[in-house]
Amino acid sequence: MTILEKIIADKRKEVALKKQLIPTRQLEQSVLFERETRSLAKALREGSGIIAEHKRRSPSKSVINNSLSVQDVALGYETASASGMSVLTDGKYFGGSLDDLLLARAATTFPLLRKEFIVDEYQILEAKAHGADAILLIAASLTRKEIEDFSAFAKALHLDVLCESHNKEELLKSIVPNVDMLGINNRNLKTFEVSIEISKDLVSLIPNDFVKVSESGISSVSAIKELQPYGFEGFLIGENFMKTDDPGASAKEFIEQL
Ligand SMILES: O=P(O)(O)OC[C@@H](O)[C@@H](O)c1c[nH]c2ccccc12
Repeated sequence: MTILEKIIADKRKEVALKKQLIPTRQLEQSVLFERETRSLAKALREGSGIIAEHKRRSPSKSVINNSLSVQDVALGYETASASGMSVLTDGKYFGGSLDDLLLARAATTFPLLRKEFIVDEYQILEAKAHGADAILLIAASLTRKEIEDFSAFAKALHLDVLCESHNKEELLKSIVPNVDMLGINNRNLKTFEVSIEISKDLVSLIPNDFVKVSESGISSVSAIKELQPYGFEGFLIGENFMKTDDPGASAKEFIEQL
């Protein structure tokens, strides 16, 4: 079993339990359900293109940073002119939570992406109820039908959809009308190997009406400069900022060089 399969198996159990405890109607009654969302795809096209991530730990790196408050990180990223923020909400493998999303929302107004292993529409309602503007779908663990259904469900809630893939087969499966952004994950979620060459190799398969996003393993401004001519307009960066004492200040310094 790969780590991704293990995460997904755990996630299915977690969602089944949560569904019993918090009914969807309770999520729909949340104050944030009424909030007007902001488009992450549009923000990427109009701004710096950086999606800065809050990530305490990961299966590949163990602890990255455990001593910061998510509100401070969120405000720092917004002040740095990141186009949006990715908030990891998985607890078991990434040390995140839906409370992190809620606190990031309370601290900022820029677009927030719920970074989660989505296996059920219920999690999309949770995203909306906790202040997200966009959701992530991971093609490696979804069928084309699920990508179609989940993205249509998200759109109906006015949430943008970033669908990520790591190879040709996953990418072709992700080209569905309700997806706004197609992400290429430079990290193989099965082996953790990272290379930005993956982004360059796959980008030509992405039709023009999708915002192209390169994800993971980006640690220098020169990597961005290398990727931009290939048509990438979004760049998802986590560890490079989170490993420092002040991720917001690191993001600011980075974005000023773009
Ligand atoms: O920390 P990095 O290498 O900059 O990567 C950020 C982000 O791309 C990565 O956390 C990520 C991309 N897709 C994911 C799916 C699940 C969990 C995490 C991820």
